[in-house]
Amino acid sequence: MSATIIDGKAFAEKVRTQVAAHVTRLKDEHGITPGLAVVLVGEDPASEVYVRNKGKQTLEAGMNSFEHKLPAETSEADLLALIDQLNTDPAVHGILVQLPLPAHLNSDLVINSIDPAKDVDGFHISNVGLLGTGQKSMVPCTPLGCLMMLREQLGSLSGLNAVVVGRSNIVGKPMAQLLLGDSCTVTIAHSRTRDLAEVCRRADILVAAVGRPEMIPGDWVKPGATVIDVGINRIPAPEKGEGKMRLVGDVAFASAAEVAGAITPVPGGVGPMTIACLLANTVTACCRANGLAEPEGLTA
Ligand SMILES: NC(=O)C1=CN([C@@H]2O[C@H](COP(=O)(O)OP(=O)(O)OC[C@H]3O[C@@H](n4cnc5c(N)ncnc54)[C@H](OP(=O)(O)O)[C@@H]3O)[C@@H](O)[C@H]2O)C=CC1
Ligand SMILES: Nc1nc(=O)c2c([nH]1)NC[C@@H]1CN(c3ccc(C(=O)N[C@@H](CCC(=O)O)C(=O)O)cc3)C=[N+]21
Repeated sequence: MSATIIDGKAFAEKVRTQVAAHVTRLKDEHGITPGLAVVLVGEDPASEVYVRNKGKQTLEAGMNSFEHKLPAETSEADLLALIDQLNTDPAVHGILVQLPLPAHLNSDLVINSIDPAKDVDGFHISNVGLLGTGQKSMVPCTPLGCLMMLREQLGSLSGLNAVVVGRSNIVGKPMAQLLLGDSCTVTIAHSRTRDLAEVCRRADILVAAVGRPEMIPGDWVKPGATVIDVGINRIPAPEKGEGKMRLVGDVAFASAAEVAGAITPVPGGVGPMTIACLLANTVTACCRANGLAEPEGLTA
């Protein structure tokens, strides 16, 4: 193995320490405690773990955490009423509605009903538009975390060939916008891309956000490339015991680490950075809401 392993867990801890320092300052100097509301509709075990981690880390950073767990059969009207209440609650600076939502709910409608200033996921259409036009916005947490790791690893990204595999609204597209903002030459690949292997081999920066366990093998990676593995896939792990599962990314880690210059592991890579950036966005939203200087280095 030759690649540098990018330690997302350690990086996330650093970001959370910075966030906590800003929270202390907001409390001591301004008497304001940033608050994050997380809304979970239905019972998805994976989402529940994630929501619990977020709540725990929010409290550890000194912020208020408001969790709203609604039954799977919640009506759209009831969900919109809750969002309306959170939009007007001055103690709530950030709102996150866990996706995916149950099929009877229109997620575009729900997301677009969040006050854009409190949209710490950066999924509201107005934040998407602001990001796309290079204006100040709330930046989606996962791509923001990836960008922070890339800048830390590479310094300037200017002129590098970046390939993003995946074109979802929550990862692929905003990731591509951020890379373009840092002057990469960006290619977005997806399920219809012809000769994906060839496209990937051109990448100085390869971001995998597909949702297919270990789909990208080492021989698709350009020697020396920086590989960011966003995928979180739970697969059976009979070697750990019957019925046990383990997490793998979208990249075949062992073979990719032979050729890459640097690579993020799964777990311990992008995932922890996503939560750290969510906390950072909540502090940013809180500062903006109160007309205060924003934390430096925690936004794109
Ligand atoms: N670490 C973290 O913090 C986070 C991790 N994730 C993980 O990232 C992964 C992607 O998530 P998300 O963006 O929401 O997923 P989506 O399912 O919304 O999007 C997947 C994308 O991958 C593309 N794709 C699917 N199959 C192939 C293929 N064979 N070849 C090339 N492209 C393909 C799809 O193409 P098409 O559009 O053509 O269908 C689509 O654009 C998942 O594993 C998810 O769990 C997600 C969010 C946060
Ligand atoms: N509105 C919304 N915003 C999101 O940002 C969002 C979402 N919905 N729905 C689901 C996906 C997924 N996601 C993850 C975040 C952190 C880890 C994470 O911390 N992972 C740990 C491992 C955790 C474990 O062991 O299960 C790691 O990679 O090291 C994983 C996945 C955010 N998402």
